[in-house]
Order: sequence, then structure tokens, then C-alpha cells
Amino acid sequence: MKHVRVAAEERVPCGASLRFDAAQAILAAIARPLGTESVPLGKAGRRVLAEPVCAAMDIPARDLAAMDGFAVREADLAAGQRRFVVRGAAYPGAPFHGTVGPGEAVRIMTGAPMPAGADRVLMRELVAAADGVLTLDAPVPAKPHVRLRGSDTAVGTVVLPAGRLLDPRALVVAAAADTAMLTVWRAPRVRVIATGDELVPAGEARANGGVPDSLSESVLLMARQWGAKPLGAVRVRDDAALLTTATEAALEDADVLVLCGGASRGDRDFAKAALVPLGLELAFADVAIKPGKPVWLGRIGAKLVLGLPGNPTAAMTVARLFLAPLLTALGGRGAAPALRWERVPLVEDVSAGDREAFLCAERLEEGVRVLARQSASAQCMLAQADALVRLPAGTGTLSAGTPVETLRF
Ligand SMILES: Nc1nc2c(c(=O)[nH]1)N[C@H]1C(S)=C(S)[C@@H](COP(=O)(O)OP(=O)(O)OC[C@H]3O[C@@H](n4cnc5c(N)ncnc54)[C@H](O)[C@@H]3O)O[C@H]1N2
Ligand code: MOO
Repeated sequence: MKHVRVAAEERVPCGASLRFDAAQAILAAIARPLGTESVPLGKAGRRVLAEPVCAAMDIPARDLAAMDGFAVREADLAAGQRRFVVRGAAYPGAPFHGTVGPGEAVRIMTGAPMPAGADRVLMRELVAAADGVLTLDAPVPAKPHVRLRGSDTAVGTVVLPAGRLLDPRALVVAAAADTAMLTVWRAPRVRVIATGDELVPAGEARANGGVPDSLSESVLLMARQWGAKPLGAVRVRDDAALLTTATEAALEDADVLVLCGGASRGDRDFAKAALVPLGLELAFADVAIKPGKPVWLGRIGAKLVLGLPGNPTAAMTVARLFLAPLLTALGGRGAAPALRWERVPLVEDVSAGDREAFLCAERLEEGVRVLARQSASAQCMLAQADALVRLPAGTGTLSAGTPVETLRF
């Protein structure tokens, strides 16, 4: 197993573990975007733009009515005209093709193109219309109620920059710019392998004495949340040869393999060793954090393998801390969107230990509360945890009100 070089000062004394920030730096250096592809707008949701989107036309493309009412000529109103002959109607999908002349009006609906000659709309509630004649008794309103061509943006303007996540709001902009195809970064394809003789599908454990595999589906869902394409998960027994074969199969189509369990020092912890015959190059292993110290990252050719400890809360904590930024970076956004730390005040005192800790917590109106009874192997606590609180090693007791680095979980 080859190792990527790490400077000695980035290691901390306890078991030669790497500092969290150094591990993140290695991850960011390794996780380069996977390449681009062109996809139709309808398939582009949640992808990341590799090229900017420019308006293919003025938006709006022509002058449009901004209200339901009557299109008239500004010059008529300025000259004191208050009575108009209604010549026809205009709808967004059925414009009026004639020209509005002096003393004339056209019934018009919101979004309909302004007929030639007309340059303002009188809202229908301000006027009286009967027998094809329109009269305005109220004072002339100040607003013309016309959306001018190009008033939203002009043709050629960049409306979405490269790197923009195509969320629902961005899709509005792309479609409004009349874009059918978008150039996006390829979404990383993720497979999961959960190792352990004891693991069985949820629902079968009480019958056969096994342990429900609580990580496979949850890691796939987290991968999806961070922009990946989940391809599936398999459970593999604690057998190095089986794990080698399963990894080889998983990496045929996946860009990233997440390997759950077998990361530590037990007699049957084969996760890294089983991948050596496949050419595993370790980027890092053992990070000086609690929980999740056994987390590791490696490369097999162009593919990446992230090893999570088997203890479920530890696994989910390090998946949030390492898998999420790995996926956003491979997907073209860099690691930053997955690591938006906010300083939030503690609502209760917390004591730090001798290892940097990432504690399950819940966000409250008044701040963040670290959950009682932190445990790497606990699972039910995750129902409540919607944040991780980062506590540097050796900071002693932090009292309520102290701002702490907090990450959405
Ligand atoms: N001598 C040492 N022992 C341990 C160390 C160490 O440094 N030295 N590290 C401890 C830490 S920290 C952790 S975390 C665990 C993680 O070990 P592994 O990654 O090898 O995990 P396993 O042994 O495979 O399993 C641990 C535990 O988690 C359960 N598990 C595993 N996968 C799943 C799953 N998909 N769904 C639900 N539960 C799962 C498994 O049944 C075990 O109970 O090692 C410590 N030991
Ligand atoms: O750090 Mo382990 O990941 O405690 O459970």
C-alpha cells in the first residue's frame, strides 16, 4: 500500500494521527471535478454548472402588459383623452396584431405583448367599459404597467455563473434565458460496501440474531443529498478475498466507493488490506478526531475510496465531514459548500476532551445544544441531531453562551 506524503508537523502525537484540517486539505487536493457533460434542462436539477448560462434573448423578449386592463397611448392621456374605442383584445398567447391609433384601446391581459402604438396599460378596475367604449374617470395613474423588453436582462448577459448549483431557483433563470441544454459537471457515482459478518438487512435481525445494516441506505442518501448519483450498496462478509472482489466490481462503474466498517484494528478489520492487491494508495488514515478516528481515504487508479468506521454515529459524523465535501468537490463546487461552519452560542456548558471532537447537537432558537451521552456506537440519538459542534482539543469547559463552530448535519 503506497502512501501520499504528509508533513510531520501535520501529525499529532496520539497514534500519529493526522489533524482534521490537514486531512481536509489532502481531500481538497485529491478531489478534482470529474469532467463535464451536456444535459437537458429537465435532467439538470441539482447538478452544477460547468459553464455559465447566458440569456439567449432579451428577457422579456418584447414589451408586455404588467396588468390586466386596456392598452392605450401615453400621448392620448397627456393630451387629456379620457374616452377610447376598444379595437380588440390581446392575450399572452394571442397578441393583437393591429396598431392602436389615437383615441383607441385594446383589452389586454397580464403578460400579453403590447400592441404596436400602445405604451401603457390602464388597470381594468380603474376604468369603465361598455359597448366597446372605455372611459377613464379616475386620475391618470403614475405607473405605465408595462414590462419593457430587456428590462429583466439583455441578450448575452450571464444570468448563472459557472459553479452555480442548479437548484429550483436557478432552473427558473436557465429556462427564462431560453436554454435547452446545460453544460454541467458530471455527478460522482457512488457505491457503498458495508462489511461485517453480523450485518443483515433491516427487518431480519430479530429473526436471525444479526445486526441491522443501518449505514448502507443512509450513506447512499447522504451521497444523493450532496450531489452524487447513488448506484447501490452491498453487504460483504468479513473476508478479505470477498471484499477485494466486491470492491473491484463496485469500482467498475462508481467514481467513489464508501466502505463502512473494518477500518480499525480488529482481527477481521480488512478494509484497507483487502484493497492493497487492487493498488490502493492511501491519502490518509486515522484522523485525530472523536468520533471517527479510523476514517481513511485512498485512491485506486482514478477512483476514490472513503473508509468509514463501523460504529454508526461515528460513521455518519465522518461521512458528513469527509464524504459531503468530497462529493461537492468532485461535482465541481469545491469542498466549501459542504463545510459552512457557523458560530452559534452554546445553550449549555460543554467540556472538551483531549482529542478534537465533533459532537452531535441540536439547533434551537437560542443557540446549539450538544446532546447528552455522546457515543460513537449510539444510533437513536441521530433522530435528534441536526448539527455537529466542533470542539478543539483541550479547551476545557466552555460555558453556555460561548460561540462554537457548528455545521448543519
Ligand atoms: N484496538 C482498537 N480497537 C478499536 C479502535 C482502535 O483504535 N483500536 N478504534 C475504535 C473505534 S474509534 C471505532 S469507530 C471502531 C470502528 O471499527 P471498525 O471500522 O473496524 O468497525 P467494525 O469493527 O466493522 O464495527 C464496529 C461496530 O459497528 C457495527 N457496524 C459496522 N457496520 C455497521 C453497519 N453497516 N450498520 C450497523 N452497524 C454496523 C458493528 O456491528 C460493530 O458493532 O473500532 C474501535 N475499536
Ligand atoms: O472514534 Mo470511533 O469512531 O469512537 O467510534
